[in-house]
Amino acid sequence: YTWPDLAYDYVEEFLWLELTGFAGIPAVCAPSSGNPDGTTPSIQAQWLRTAYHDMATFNAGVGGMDGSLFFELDRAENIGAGLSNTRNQFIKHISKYTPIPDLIAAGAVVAVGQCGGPSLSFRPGRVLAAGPGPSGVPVPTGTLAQHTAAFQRQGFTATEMIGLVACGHTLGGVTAVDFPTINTGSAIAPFDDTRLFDNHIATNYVHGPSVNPLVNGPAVSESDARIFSSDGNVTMQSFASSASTFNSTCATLPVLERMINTVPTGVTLRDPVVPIPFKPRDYLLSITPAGTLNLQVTADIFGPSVISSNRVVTLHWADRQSTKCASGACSAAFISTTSNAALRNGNTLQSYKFSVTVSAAASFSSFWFTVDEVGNGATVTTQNNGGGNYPVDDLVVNVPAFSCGFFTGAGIARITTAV
Ligand code: HEM
Repeated sequence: YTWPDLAYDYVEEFLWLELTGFAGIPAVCAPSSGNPDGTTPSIQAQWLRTAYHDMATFNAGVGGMDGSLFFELDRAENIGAGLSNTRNQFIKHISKYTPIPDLIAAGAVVAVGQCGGPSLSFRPGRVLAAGPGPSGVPVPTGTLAQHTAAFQRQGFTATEMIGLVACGHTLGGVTAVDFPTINTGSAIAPFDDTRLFDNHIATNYVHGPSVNPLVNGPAVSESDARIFSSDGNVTMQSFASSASTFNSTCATLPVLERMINTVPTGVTLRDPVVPIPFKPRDYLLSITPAGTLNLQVTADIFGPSVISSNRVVTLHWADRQSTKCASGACSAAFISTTSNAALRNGNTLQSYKFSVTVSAAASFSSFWFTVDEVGNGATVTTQNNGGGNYPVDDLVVNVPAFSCGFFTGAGIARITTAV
């Protein structure tokens, strides 16, 4: 990774730093333990089902994760307020770098992780379909032969079908309002006895009692029972006897990762977006009304247990002609620090904000940071973008004092930017 990389930076900040609040929508996988209460929908379950329904119509290189689902919500196979709720949540997060199908895939990653499931990797690069695609999401009244053929069309073997359905149906349940003949009881008939992403979908099934309405319901719609027993229960028994087999099948085999990475021919996914432990963010070089140059940047330190009140982070820079900083005077302390201890996968973030102003004649050519972990000078490391420093382009500079933007009418804005 070399800074700046606008597409990577945006997605990293979206997914790991949670800067747009996406991962905060389903706040917790609540109740985090114990029985589902039968009334509270699970946002995580809705997000995971959304991903499957988008992928499920994939056929010979056409369709897959392309967001076409949101053009297809009026189809009977896509019944349920969960899917339209999800669309309404996701559209607020559309950006140049996070189109709808990437949001659907990221939603599955977030949902599985938040409920205690495996950490799935997220590769961006999906492309939104121009409109609805073919139909073909499996329905509970389908026969085993129909389901096996549908999963084969989606790219999964008969055994992988068992894994994919179990990995999906460990979350959520069947709603009475949409499937009144399957769920004749409370609002939501859960698939297993916890709301977590765990192997209880298998332990309940193998050892009983299974509350799963697609296992113990009207025979015509017992699709889970038909699928789970299709190999003589071998796969479900392996899941029931080992939580780690279940988790690794869902992730590493990887049925869920393959599900979200099933894209139309011609679409190439980018590398997985991994968190960058040290990265500049919110960089802005601008001209002040006084004619001086101001550089603002925030240094993010990310990972488990990174929050520290002792750490000293210092910004250093080289001027444009590289003459004025010879004395080493070109450095500055941060003006504020903020921290967030509640990010995905047990990660934390501490951010250090800098703002320095120099004469236009001196300007900046690059910057870097030193990090003194305990603040006593004993362990100082340098963060310099892999050796080349973080570059500054001072050829075209923004002038915020003479820039403005406002709405002139519904959905119409006038933006004036001075450079
Ligand atoms: C033969 C294949 C499948 C059939 C027939 C099927 C059927 C169903 C049905 C009838 C529901 C209830 C929906 C509602 O009441 O809103 C449901 C929910 C769900 N399905 Fe499937 N499903 C299949 C495969 C999958 C797969 C492969 C996944 C994901 C990997 C998945 C994920 C989910 C999730 C998470 C829910 C719970 C949604 C919620 O609680 O809001 N399903 N499924």
